[in-house]
Amino acid sequence: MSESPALYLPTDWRDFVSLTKPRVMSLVIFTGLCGLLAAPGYIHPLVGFVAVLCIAMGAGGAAALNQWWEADIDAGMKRTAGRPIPGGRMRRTDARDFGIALSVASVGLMGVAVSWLAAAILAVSIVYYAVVYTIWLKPRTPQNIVIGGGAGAFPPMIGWIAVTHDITLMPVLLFAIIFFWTPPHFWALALFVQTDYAKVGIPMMPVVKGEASTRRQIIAYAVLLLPIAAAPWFIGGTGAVYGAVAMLLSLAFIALSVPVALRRAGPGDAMKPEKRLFAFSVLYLFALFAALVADRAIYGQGVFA
Ligand code: HEM
Ligand SMILES: CC(C)=CCC/C(C)=C/CC/C(C)=C/COP(=O)(O)OP(=O)(O)O
Repeated sequence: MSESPALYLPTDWRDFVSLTKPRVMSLVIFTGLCGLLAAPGYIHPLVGFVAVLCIAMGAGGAAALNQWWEADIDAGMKRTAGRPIPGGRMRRTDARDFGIALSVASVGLMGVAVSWLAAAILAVSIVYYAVVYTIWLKPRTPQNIVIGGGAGAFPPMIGWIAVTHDITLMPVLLFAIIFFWTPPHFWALALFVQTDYAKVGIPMMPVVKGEASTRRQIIAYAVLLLPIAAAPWFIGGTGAVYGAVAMLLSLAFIALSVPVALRRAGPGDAMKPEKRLFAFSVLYLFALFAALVADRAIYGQGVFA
């Protein structure tokens, strides 16, 4: 890694905000909040707020460390070239220090104010994203998303454990939902930005195994996602409201994966099937976790009991 140029534009506070990838992390934080609200037990609202704040700080800190490490790669891709470090608005070391400070503070605060088990899992997820995924897996294997995607699956588990202080089947299932959701979420996007990843030598699935294989794998994960998303209902962990929403959303996810797998863009189709699937993937997770909380509220379960 090289230290970047000597001349910098001044760093604005907004650059620090954008370093935390706020748009992506909004869903990470939302799933963490929903895990917390769906968990059985009582949590003082202030402690609950601190727990979600810690998830936000940890996720943002890990995102900053990801950009500290990947500044050269980001500089080579159109989508990421304008980020604070490659854009010349932030010193690499500032991003590193900011990322470390946020990460350490988030784990410490979670441990002291909420739960040391939740803090330990938060620490694991930060290391998983910033080190295991970013430094180790991403530049090495096309399975980077599959294995590394686990990092983004921890937040609802952390939220749940902040309430229960215990690892049970439900938080593991919430982890599994995001774990199986991540490959179609990201590969749909990678199909329309793949030339960029190839340019900077990142072995994303479409670059290494080709488009056809990636398209087949997208639908395979979409199909697997249906029973996993419905599992909290099958095991009696939720009511039928969640079950029905999970089935409907997952069927829609499969339906939108079909044209991606068959590589079919209708004539005059302004939005390519991959783009549509990517956009729906974000809506899917927001709606699924919202349904989980709504279900617990309707049936008087979780923190609503
Ligand atoms: C290894 C796993 C993942 C990869 C590689 C990935 C990659 C990406 C990329 C490249 C984008 C395009 C926007 C951008 O450049 O920031 C994106 C968007 C997004 N991702 Fe992911 N993602 C992953 C996991 C997740 C997880 C776990 C969540 C949340 C639970 C998530 C939520 C989002 C959201 C909400 C957007 C849309 C942001 C917007 O509207 O601009 N992603 N993702
Ligand atoms: C609590 C905690 C630590 C949560 C972590 C959440 C997490 C791992 C989210 C993954 C989100 C994400 C932006 C991946 C992008 O991959 P990338 O960095 O390869 O994408 P890029 O090409 O945009 O840099």
